[in-house]
Amino acid sequence: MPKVLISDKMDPKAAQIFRERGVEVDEITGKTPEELMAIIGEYDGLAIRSSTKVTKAILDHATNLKVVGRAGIGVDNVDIPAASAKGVVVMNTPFGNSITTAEHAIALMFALARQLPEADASTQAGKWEKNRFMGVELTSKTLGLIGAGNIGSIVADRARGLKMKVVAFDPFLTPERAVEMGVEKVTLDELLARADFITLHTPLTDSTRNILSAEAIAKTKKGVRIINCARGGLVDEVALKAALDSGQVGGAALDVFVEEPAKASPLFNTPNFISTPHLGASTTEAQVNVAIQVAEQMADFLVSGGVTNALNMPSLSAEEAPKLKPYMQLAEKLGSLVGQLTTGAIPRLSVHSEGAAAELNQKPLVSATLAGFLRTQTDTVNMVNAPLLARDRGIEVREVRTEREGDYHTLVRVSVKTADGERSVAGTLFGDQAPRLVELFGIKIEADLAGPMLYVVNEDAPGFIGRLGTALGEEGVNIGTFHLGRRQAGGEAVLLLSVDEPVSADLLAKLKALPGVKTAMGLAF
Ligand SMILES: NC(=O)c1ccc[n+]([C@@H]2O[C@H](COP(=O)([O-])OP(=O)(O)OC[C@H]3O[C@@H](n4cnc5c(N)ncnc54)[C@H](O)[C@@H]3O)[C@@H](O)[C@H]2O)c1
Ligand SMILES: O=C(O)[C@H](O)COP(=O)(O)O
Repeated sequence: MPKVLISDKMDPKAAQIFRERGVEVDEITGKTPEELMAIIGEYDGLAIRSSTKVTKAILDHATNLKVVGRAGIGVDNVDIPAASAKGVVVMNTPFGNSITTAEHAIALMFALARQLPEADASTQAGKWEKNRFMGVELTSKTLGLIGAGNIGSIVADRARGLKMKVVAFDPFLTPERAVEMGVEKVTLDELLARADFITLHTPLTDSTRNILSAEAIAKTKKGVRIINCARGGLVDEVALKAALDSGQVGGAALDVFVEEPAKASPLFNTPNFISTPHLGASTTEAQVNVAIQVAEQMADFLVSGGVTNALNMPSLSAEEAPKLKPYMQLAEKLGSLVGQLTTGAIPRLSVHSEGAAAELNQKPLVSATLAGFLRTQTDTVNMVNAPLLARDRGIEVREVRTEREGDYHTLVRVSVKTADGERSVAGTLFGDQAPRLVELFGIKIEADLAGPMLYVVNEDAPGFIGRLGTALGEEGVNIGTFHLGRRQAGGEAVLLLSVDEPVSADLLAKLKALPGVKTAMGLAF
């Protein structure tokens, strides 16, 4: 039974779903990195929010880990390259808390417009400072949206409902989508010059870090109000403090900080500054949503191989998974066969699907082929890291589909470009389930690729099979299955035999010495 650790506070629905889906679950929150390292080896899955930092050091101790599930959106607390290199799938729940976070941004915008926290503190201190708190209306004001993705677009929708004009800076926003959202797509400088309020909704990347820098803030309208419910580091906190002090910025609300938990900050106690402790996603509704989603996604993956919302692997629905599974086994076996029969670097590998195979999601098939191919070079490869390893090895990967059926109703062909030219193997599924090789380097041959096997290329001549059988018999090697193919009578012939034990180097040397033998190799599947 797979075992999952929930290491951050999560709605109890997550644990309930894991149990219902046959996944054992422990909820242990608040561990130090060292404590987590000591226990992580027991788990197949790790469910987190933003507190647990899934570093390379943690992953190095995670000997059984197959999946990290983020109940939320941001995965900057997960070392994704390190997870991919280890073959660990990383998934998030990209939509479960978007509305809630957008609402928090709107709430902070209102709080800034009317100085609600300061007015509240003053009133409860018995001061009744009615004349001190003069606010501004939102109606007709311009909201500058930096990042117009899931959350940004919900914020835009709510702001338009408040009769604000919305201008958006997002290099990936298409003009059509901007029209659909009812926003004006602008440059960053235009946004800075025009916005009365600026709200940030991008991930933290090299291009967004300090997007509101001292220089950018200097270009804003005097008295602009800034809201950040996305990620600490988008706004330069030192520059923001100076701009609040000078009055260039009329108010700022941060839900997120460069360093979290933010226990001390030069911004604290600055007039017109509001902060919340990373509460963007903290509503009952959002937490139930993300807990259910992450547990279902992780259970799908651990129980049936379905992949949803993975950041380092192609998606594969739980419904698709059973249909694709035999194809992935076929693709992996064909990749492995080519890998075992090819020496030296290859610049290109192609996966060509024909007939029924062409109708399937090709990404998992390609990943499985690459995993099979590369396993002959490294035993740490799996479907998650195979495309990365292939890229690192300079292998160009091609994917071809032909929906028309050929000799078989479904066929997967794996070809590699080698120094000697293009070489390919092809296989089909018998009864839609059983992988079967049907062609090897241009020779028709039908074989199961399973267990230890012997591969022999010889000149087709009478008496050869008898000699080969005798040589194997003399060494006590039992033949399970025997498959034969040839280019033409008297031409090159191929033998694939399944054997009960791997063929020894001595026996291979003897076989190579038999008259007519061109190649003899042991294979393993
Ligand atoms: N405070 C919280 O609790 C909380 C909750 C949920 C999400 N978040 C954070 O909010 C952010 C946005 O989430 P989302 O779901 O909308 O993400 P999203 O991926 O749907 O949208 C991000 C948008 O940013 C845009 N973008 C990327 N680089 C940009 C750049 N250089 N300049 C301008 N735009 C750029 C992208 O094109 C995209 O449209 C994420 O950082 C997420 O982690 C915070
Ligand atoms: O990216 C997110 O989903 C938010 O930052 C929420 O973080 P949390 O799960 O720690 O509240």
